[in-house]
Amino acid sequence: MRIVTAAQMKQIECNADAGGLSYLQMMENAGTAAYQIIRAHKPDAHVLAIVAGKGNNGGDGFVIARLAAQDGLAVRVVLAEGEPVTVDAKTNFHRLDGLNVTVCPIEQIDRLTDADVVIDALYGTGFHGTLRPSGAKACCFMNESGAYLAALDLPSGIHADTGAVAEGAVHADLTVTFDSYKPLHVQETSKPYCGEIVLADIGISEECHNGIG
Ligand SMILES: NC(=O)C1=CN([C@@H]2O[C@H](COP(=O)(O)OP(=O)(O)OC[C@H]3O[C@@H](n4cnc5c(N)ncnc54)[C@H](O)[C@@H]3O)[C@@H](O)[C@H]2O)[C@@H](O)CC1
Ligand SMILES: [K+]
Repeated sequence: MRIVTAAQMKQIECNADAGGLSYLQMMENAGTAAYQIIRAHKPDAHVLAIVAGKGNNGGDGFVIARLAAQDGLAVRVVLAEGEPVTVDAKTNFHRLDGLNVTVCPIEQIDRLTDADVVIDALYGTGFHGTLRPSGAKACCFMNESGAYLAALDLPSGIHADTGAVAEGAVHADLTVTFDSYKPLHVQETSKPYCGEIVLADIGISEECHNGIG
């Protein structure tokens, strides 16, 4: 079982990129793998709500939104902190143009209703500190949705390296993590927030991990 810190994961991704697997392709692989795992867990789901932050965790969520829409599911993307800011997340956000996906800012809803599955694409390894009001509201909507709650990489509101759980953090049924486990997946404080943990291969070769983890 390989466990790496957020900084080590960045180095592994950097090695993979240098070896010809682009960051955009890693995001595509992460979203695709997570989508397949979530579908295998909830094959009867028809309505998907994806709560997206503005970083790359949100980008993984946009990949899932596209794949689900192409499969004919009803897909709603909720932007918790406005439009994405990272290059690859922006690319995947714009790939939703013309697809049957409803995109709405969180300010326009007062709760998450009617979804069979809610996907937490708010924060991944980039999160630290406490939840600010917008993040806290998004986590609260997810936790109170009553839907099956699947977190991408880790439940939002948890520090990947220390396992510190911010007040109001997401309490997931399933966590799909990418390439390697992170310390929070095994720490006593944070593990219970992950639900079932599934490790997804995102195409990074073994040699990219040499000397790490
Ligand atoms: N090549 C890559 O970089 C890949 C990244 N992947 C995904 O990208 C994630 C990491 O993405 P990012 O580094 O963009 O960051 P995140 O998407 O985890 O976080 C989003 C933003 O939240 C901000 N933030 C941190 N603490 C906050 C707080 N308390 N309140 C509000 N905002 C806060 C951070 O500055 C960051 O910009 C991974 O967990 C994984 O899901 C995957 O797509 C695989 C490939
Ligand atoms: K997440």
